[in-house]
Order: sequence, then structure tokens, then C-alpha cells
Amino acid sequence: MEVVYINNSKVLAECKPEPCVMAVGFFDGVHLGHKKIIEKAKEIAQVKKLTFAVMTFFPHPSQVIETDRKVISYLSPLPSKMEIFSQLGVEKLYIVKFDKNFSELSDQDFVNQYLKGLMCKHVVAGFDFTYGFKGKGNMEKLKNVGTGFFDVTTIPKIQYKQEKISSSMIRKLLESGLVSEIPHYLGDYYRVSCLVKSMERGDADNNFIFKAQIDQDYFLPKPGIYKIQIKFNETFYNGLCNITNKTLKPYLFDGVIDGLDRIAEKNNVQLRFIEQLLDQPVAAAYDLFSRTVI
Ligand SMILES: Cc1cc2nc3c(=O)[nH]c(=O)nc-3n(C[C@H](O)[C@H](O)[C@H](O)COP(=O)(O)O)c2cc1C
Ligand SMILES: Nc1ncnc2c1ncn2[C@@H]1O[C@H](COP(=O)(O)OP(=O)(O)OP(=O)(O)O)[C@@H](O)[C@H]1O
Repeated sequence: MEVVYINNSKVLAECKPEPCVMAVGFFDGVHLGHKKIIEKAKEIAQVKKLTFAVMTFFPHPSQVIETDRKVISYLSPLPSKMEIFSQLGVEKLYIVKFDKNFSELSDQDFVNQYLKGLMCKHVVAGFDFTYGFKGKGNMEKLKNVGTGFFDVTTIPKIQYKQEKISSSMIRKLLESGLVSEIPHYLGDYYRVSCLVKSMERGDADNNFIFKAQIDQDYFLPKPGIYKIQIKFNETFYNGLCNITNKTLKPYLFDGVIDGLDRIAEKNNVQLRFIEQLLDQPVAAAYDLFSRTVI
């Protein structure tokens, strides 16, 4: 996957565009609604024999625009989002810096400079996609202004239990500790990548006790005790993890892993949240862990 960072219209002019089918959106978490959009763009690109591209923005628009709900941590921080896009077969990823200047670009200028400028022949986005200053552009307008330049495909609302699947909904579930519900929205357990700081045999049952550091850009579940899996070298290990102080930066997890003797310190692992066991962290975590059957 080729990654192109666009910081302003000058850098945009230096891009070497190629005719493409483009999925557009912020796509935090790349949930089931987002996946439908990306899969549709891929399918159209194959049929039309064009490059399969995605355009996303960074940071989240709420960090630049006045809103009551600022998104400061992510379900998929940029490196994780890039990995997911690459796994979904995206050929070209445009990452547009969302700054004050960009936010004030009119909807017409965004279409002319960015979508037409990057040689989009087909744009795919969801039913509620908005763009341009004050979010004045929508899918209806996009179809009109694209006539003669690009086609537009709108993905209808993807729902679970009669509600729109959204990144905000997944954040709410994490804030409530309801991690076991998340696969219905994400298509998989909520996962974060982290760096193992220490791993030693520690408790009475000879389980491994680990401490791991997580990138501070990740949105974390409510403090508490969680059943987890650690993925390392394509193998999943069951365990428990204690999330304590959410304000601690960088975050440190500690926990117990069952029968794990291959992960050494300084390894990057993927941690998946399976189920909340206790809705508050415990001070003497190891005591609790050693008494709990993993
Ligand atoms: C050029 C441009 C300017 C934007 N300006 C604003 C803005 O002034 N106010 C706002 O609330 N959102 C603005 N947005 C954000 C969009 O409304 C929207 O959140 C963004 O395009 C991501 O779409 P998505 O949230 O559907 O993924 C702008 C987006 C673009 C592409
Ligand atoms: N459930 C859904 N069904 C269809 N399209 C969706 C769905 N959720 C998001 N989209 C589309 O995905 C793209 C990215 O949207 P966005 O990143 O705002 O997702 P979101 O889940 O709505 O986020 P948030 O909850 O933060 O508003 C947009 O084109 C949007 O219309």
C-alpha cells in the first residue's frame, strides 16, 4: 500500500495522481459500516480496473472545530488504521492533515482540488458523509458536482439492533466496560497493540505476570479487570488484565497470562478485550489473578 500524506494544497499539487476509486471518511476503528464502504470501493475498482484508494483525515476534525465532544484518543490510531487498510487490500492511502485552513475549504473547493485533483473516477462513502466548511457538502451534492467527472456510490445505514453502527457507539461501549458487545459493531474484539515491558513468572500457580505499555493515542475501556487474549506470533494466549489509572501516560497494563513462556520483554503484542470481569481495578491485582481460573 502506497501512503501519501497531504499537508496543504501545495503538497497536493506535487502528488502524482492516478485514476482511482476512492472511499472517503475518517473511519475510526474501521467498523462494520466502514468495511462495507471499503469493500464496495474495492469491488468497483476491480471492475473498472482503477486504483483502489482511501482518503482519510488526521487529526480528528473535532480537534480543530469547536464541538462539545472532542475526540482525543482513537479506536484505531493512525498506525493501526494503516495496518487495517493494508489488510483490506487498499492500494493507495491519502492521509490529509485536518487543520484550520483545510476545515475552511468550501465543499466545492474540496471536490475540485482534492477529489477531481486526485483523479477520482468514482467516490464511495456512507449515507451521512459530509465535507467542506461547516460540513455543508453531502452525498446528494457530491453526485451533482461529480457529474461528468466521477460516479458516486452511497452506502446505506448499516445497523445493529436498529441503531447505526458508529465509532461513537463503540466508544460508549468501551466507556461502560461492555467489551463483549463490541464484535457486533467492529466484527472482532476491541484490540490494541502494546509493548511488553516485563514478563516474569510471578504468582503461586506459576503463571506469567506481565506489564505492558500502550500508545497513549488509544481509547481505553473503563478501568476494571478484563478477560483478554494476547496475540503473539499468530498464537492467542488467554489471560487477565487490570486497567487502572486511565490518566496515567503512557498507559501501563498489568495482568496474568496462562502458560506463556515465549513472549519476552520489548516485544510488540496485540491485546484483545474479551469480557469485563470486574468493573473496577483492584490494588492487589496479583492476588486476585492468582485466585482466578483463566
Ligand atoms: C474540506 C473539509 C472541510 C470541513 N470543514 C468542516 C467544518 O467547518 N465543520 C465541521 O463540523 N466539519 C467539517 N468537516 C468535517 C466533515 O464534516 C466530516 O466530519 C469529515 O469529512 C469526515 O467525514 P466522516 O465524519 O463522515 O468520516 C470538513 C471536511 C472537509 C473534507
Ligand atoms: N453504520 C454506517 N453505515 C453506513 N455508512 C457508515 C456507517 N458509519 C459510518 N459510515 C460512513 O463511513 C464514513 C466514515 O464515517 P465516520 O468516520 O464519521 O464514522 P462514524 O462511525 O459515523 O463516526 P462517528 O460516530 O465518530 O460520527 C462516512 O462515509 C460515513 O457516512
